[in-house]
Amino acid sequence: MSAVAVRHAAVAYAGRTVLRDVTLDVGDGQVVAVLGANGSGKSTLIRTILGLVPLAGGEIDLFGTPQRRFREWARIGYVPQRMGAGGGVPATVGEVVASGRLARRGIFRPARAADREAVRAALEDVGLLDRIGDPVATLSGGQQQRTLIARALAGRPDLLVLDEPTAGVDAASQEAFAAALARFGERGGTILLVAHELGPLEPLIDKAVVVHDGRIAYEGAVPEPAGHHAGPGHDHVHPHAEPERSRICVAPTDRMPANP
Ligand SMILES: Nc1ncnc2c1ncn2[C@@H]1O[C@H](COP(=O)(O)OP(=O)(O)OP(=O)(O)O)[C@@H](O)[C@H]1O
Repeated sequence: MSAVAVRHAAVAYAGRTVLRDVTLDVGDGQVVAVLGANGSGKSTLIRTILGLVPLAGGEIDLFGTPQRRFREWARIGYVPQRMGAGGGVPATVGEVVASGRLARRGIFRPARAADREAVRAALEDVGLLDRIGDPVATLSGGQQQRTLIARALAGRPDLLVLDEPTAGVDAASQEAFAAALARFGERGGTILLVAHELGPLEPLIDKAVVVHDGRIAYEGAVPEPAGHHAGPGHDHVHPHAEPERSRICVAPTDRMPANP
């Protein structure tokens, strides 16, 4: 069974089409990376899968159920792009991670030993158990990102969806991420992540999908990096001109047709 099956999806913002004819399958237990240049539609694709953006056409199934009838959202953990875990809120690392249990336990039932254990296990997974009582604001950016991954892991999801989890994150945190995701995968978890650069995540990836201008331009093994743009340290924050963009996208459509 597929954790996620997208068929001929189209998405528009205020009448402007940003995704067209997107077909994508994330098999149970697979690790799938969505790659592509800034503005190509990667975040829109995963936000549509999560039901945060409406479909203008096509269909999405989640764990075999049409998205509009899907209710088991606790099976999905989501780490949005660049969301600060601190944000001026004086919460501790443990409290932020415990909030990832709410969908599992219901807001009005006090935390049980199982909830506390899930929080500790998730923090252990990302290497931050020793910071459980510290205010999130005292953590580095990379550690805050790891806290958000731990929050998603604490809900014991079957599918983890991550939008650029390692963007702008220090090397130690990237390694800690990769290790946590590898363990999640070993436990049978499914991962769908958006990335500009895979870095230490690359060995985990079963399938890469390249989005270019709202379409799937490539699907297959992780493509070779194109020039310095795909190398480490290149922070993809600026929009690229069209010719350069197609180089970054590494869309070897001559090797494998997308969605044949
Ligand atoms: N809420 C929104 N309203 C209107 N347009 C949007 C909205 N979100 C994204 N867009 C537009 O849709 C297109 C795809 O954006 P999206 O964020 O999905 O791309 P992306 O590949 O994730 O880019 P990035 O790597 O910069 O996050 C872009 O042209 C963007 O400007």
